[in-house]
Amino acid sequence: MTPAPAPAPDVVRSAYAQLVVTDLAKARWFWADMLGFHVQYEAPGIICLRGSDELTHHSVVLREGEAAALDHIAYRVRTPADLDRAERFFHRLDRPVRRVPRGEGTPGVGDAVRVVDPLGFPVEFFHDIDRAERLIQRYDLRRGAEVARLDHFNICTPDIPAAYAHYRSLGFGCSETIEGDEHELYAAWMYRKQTVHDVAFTGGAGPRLHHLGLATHESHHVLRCADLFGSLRKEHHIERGPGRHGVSNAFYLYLRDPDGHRVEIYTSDYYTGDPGHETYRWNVHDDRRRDFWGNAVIESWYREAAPVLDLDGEPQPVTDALLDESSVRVGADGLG
Ligand SMILES: O=S(=O)(O)c1ccc(O)c(O)c1
Ligand SMILES: [Ca+2]
Ligand SMILES: [Fe+2]
Repeated sequence: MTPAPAPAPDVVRSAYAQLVVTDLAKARWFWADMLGFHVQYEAPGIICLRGSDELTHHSVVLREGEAAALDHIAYRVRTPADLDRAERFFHRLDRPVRRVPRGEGTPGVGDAVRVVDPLGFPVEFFHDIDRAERLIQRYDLRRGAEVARLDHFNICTPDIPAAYAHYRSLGFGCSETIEGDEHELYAAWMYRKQTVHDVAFTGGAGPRLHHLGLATHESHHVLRCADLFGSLRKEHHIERGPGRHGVSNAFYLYLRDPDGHRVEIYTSDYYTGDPGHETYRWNVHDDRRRDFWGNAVIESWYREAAPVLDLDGEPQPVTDALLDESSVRVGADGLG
């Protein structure tokens, strides 16, 4: 008899990602000087970064290590009691679960629960995090792409329906999907905060981190970011875009950091907070789904992603994808 699922923790939003980078100084140039993150905390081997709108300690943590990887993604939960719910929820799923007391985990974060979720991802749930000085109207401190906040995680996973089911069991809504003619699920965008997504799934070998979505206030910040990299002869960091997404309607630019970590500069998606918000479904043969103007999605965007670590810092093995969107012949991006 399968035990009933335990009540899910009340997730507020995607809150931070901790990345392993191989050269902290080079990463600092990319993430702080070029993207415009504010350095909230810095110590040997670790930097905590936040965007101009963010009132908590950080949304991106870079720690120096041997090989580029995702250390963990983190969701903020509504109350301290939700930490116990997270612990029970994932114990019930027979997944690895670890309590991380304040001071033993990421700087600035209170007591936390770290798990390896059913998709193989290292995920932290936390409630307490140090407050930080309000920089929302410190225009004098803004620079580079002027990133405002972390918006979402995009993860590569071989079984999109399983990812959808897992995040539905955590109470996430689904704003948009990409589906085949028989409604087979190629990709999905899911949310707890009232925008298009906190997490999205890209079909592919996984568990791997596809990208971090970073919101700016205006599309001109996205364009300025591309111009800044061009001006410094660093245009090789630009991977895809600028362009307008079909899914989410956001204006976007994808970059790769010095270790190959992918980030998306992202602006102007839409509200999803009303009860009964309906999922918008794209057909995988619609070449406007990923770029509204029909521009091709380059091969590396589908193929490349970062490895993820387990709770002991060891790389997780990956499983190949069940479906391969890039092999579906569509108009502009008829890859494969
Ligand atoms: O390329 S897609 O339009 O599918 C897309 C939509 C929203 C995102 O955040 C993204 O990374 C990719
Ligand atoms: Ca605007
Ligand atoms: Fe994204």
